[in-house]
Amino acid sequence: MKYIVLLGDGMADYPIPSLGNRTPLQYASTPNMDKLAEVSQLGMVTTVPAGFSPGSDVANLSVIGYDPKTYYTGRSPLEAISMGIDLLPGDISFRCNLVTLSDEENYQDKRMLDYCAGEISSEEAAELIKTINETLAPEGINFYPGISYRHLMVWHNGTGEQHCTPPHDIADKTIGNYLPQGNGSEELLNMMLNSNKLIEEHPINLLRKERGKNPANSIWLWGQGTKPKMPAFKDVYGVEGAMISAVDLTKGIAQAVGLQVVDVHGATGNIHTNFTGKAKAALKILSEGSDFVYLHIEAPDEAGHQGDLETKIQAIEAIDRLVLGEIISGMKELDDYKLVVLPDHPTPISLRTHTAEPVPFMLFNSAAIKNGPRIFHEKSALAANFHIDQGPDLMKLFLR
Ligand SMILES: O=C(O)[C@@H](CO)OP(=O)(O)O
Repeated sequence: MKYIVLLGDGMADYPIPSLGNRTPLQYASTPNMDKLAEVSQLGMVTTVPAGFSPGSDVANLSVIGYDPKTYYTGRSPLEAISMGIDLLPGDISFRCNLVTLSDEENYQDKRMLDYCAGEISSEEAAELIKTINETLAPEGINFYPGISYRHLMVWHNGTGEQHCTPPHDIADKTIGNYLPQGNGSEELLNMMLNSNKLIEEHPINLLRKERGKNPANSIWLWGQGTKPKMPAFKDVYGVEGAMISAVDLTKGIAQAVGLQVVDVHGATGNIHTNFTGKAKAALKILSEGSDFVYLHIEAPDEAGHQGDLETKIQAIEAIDRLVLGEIISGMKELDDYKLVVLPDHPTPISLRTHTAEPVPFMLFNSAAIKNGPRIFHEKSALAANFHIDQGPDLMKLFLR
């Protein structure tokens, strides 16, 4: 038996008036999901435990079968693992976004125009992060470049007690009310403010502005924590396997639990990603002997944060056609298999950020066909009247 998790990040949503009160998942053309739904178990699963912020960190941990209540220490330390940064005891790792702020004089009065600085390229970003590291980082603090707008800062023997806000939660809002607060926030705030003065007129940003692109004119620190410790997936669930993803968060979770990370050429973490390449890579891994693949697609979530309905629908349709379609036809040549399709959390277009509500899932077992509802979306999954309250129980059910 082979096991495939197909996770469309942020795929769930609310009914949208311009779609005739249907959700993007309901509206999108998804023949493969719908065909599979006819023979699958549908249900809802709570991936964000009460009291936790509905981040992809918490939600993906749940889906992969690790209870955030036991294992979650913050988002950035998971990304640090994937970036090859070994956190020592006492190190606090922070996510460091490159963002676009508006140009009011006072830092506090500026608005969060773009949490991802126009999806800045990794090459441009690396230069800005290098400048920040060399000019701004005080003794005991290091900045590390990552992919596009996602970077990292490590505060050696620092404190992680601050209350920080993800920048994708405050689209277009004045940042004054969302700056870091609490013990250790002054140091963070100083670096954020000084980064704005330092890189606003950096040649890279001047060129970006000239080309009509959003400048990366500040850092934004959040998602802090210490190195997590998690038991190996094989020891907990008895199978070995791999993660396919474009983003360091899910790759870091995989590494933390001993899953292999498989990089796919052209995997970008947005609508331009190599959907087919990811599906083909999953099939290759399974055909070469692995039993488990977690295939993570970031594109619907990014479209959700950007409030881009058309792209969100496109992403869902690409997942259906280029990923699920490819997997269903490829698996005919392989073993019996189980496949679960789900989002980690909703990223409603109307909110442009995540919510903690339960998400729909569809569980197919080629060796035990079920007769279920005809289509897969939030409403049909809810109507199936099967609810998993503790996210990690889905993995237990899946691998049973
Ligand atoms: O990486 C990030 O900064 C966020 C937003 O893109 O990702 P996610 O919404 O999946 O947490």
